[in-house]
Amino acid sequence: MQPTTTTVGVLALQGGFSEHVDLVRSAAAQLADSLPTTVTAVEVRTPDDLTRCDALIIPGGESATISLIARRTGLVEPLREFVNVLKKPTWGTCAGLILLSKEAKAAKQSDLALIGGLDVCVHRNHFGRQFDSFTAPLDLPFLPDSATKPFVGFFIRAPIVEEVLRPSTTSDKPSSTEGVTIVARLPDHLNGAKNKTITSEVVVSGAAGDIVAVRQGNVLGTSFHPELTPDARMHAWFLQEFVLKSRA
Ligand SMILES: NC(=O)CC[C@H](N)C(=O)O
Repeated sequence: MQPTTTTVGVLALQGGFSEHVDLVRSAAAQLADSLPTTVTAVEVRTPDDLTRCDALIIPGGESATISLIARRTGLVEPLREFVNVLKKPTWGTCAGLILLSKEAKAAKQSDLALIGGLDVCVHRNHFGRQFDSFTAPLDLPFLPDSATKPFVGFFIRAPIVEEVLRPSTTSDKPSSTEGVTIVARLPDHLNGAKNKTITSEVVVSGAAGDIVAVRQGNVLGTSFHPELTPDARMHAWFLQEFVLKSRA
């Protein structure tokens, strides 16, 4: 039997946490009729807050700043335990993906308190600076209506997954003992990229096919910001595919 309430925490140290809280609430409202439990969304700022959570979202922002505040608030070890020992469902977006990775390039290592959970190496700020932000329609076939309504990914100082350190041996049904499954890659066409410095060598050479979403067991990482659109399909998918399955 499922518990009556499921609490999804959003790490609220810095970055786009309130947008994630809103989207968890709207996804839960959209799914309400089919959900076996009530889903609540809460902001997480202390180890105590974290102990109340059944799942967690680590938002975009600035990974070194989030690391600094997490160190000061004593959250680094509780976060590592939440993800790697308790294996609770956790989703990192952009800076959150960086923090959930095992290795990060283009970063001063001592600045980052990596949590781990995803056996990948990310390249931080792969696409350049804030000015180089862009959107791309992403092929996420597991989302409803994806054929007619592609999910729009917002990329802001975004990382990419440069290397998968432990690939999955089977492509479907990842489990906690499995390796990394690639969930999404960048398409050929990038909206808004044409007239900006994003047409620089780095982006052009690395654009199509770059890995922008991965999953491994209880962990999901996306380099884009699903919380910056009113489209709650990614949040609904996280609730159904990660959070509620772990509670069944
Ligand atoms: N929008 C973002 O989350 C950017 C992440 C940023 N590149 C970092 O290093 O943390």
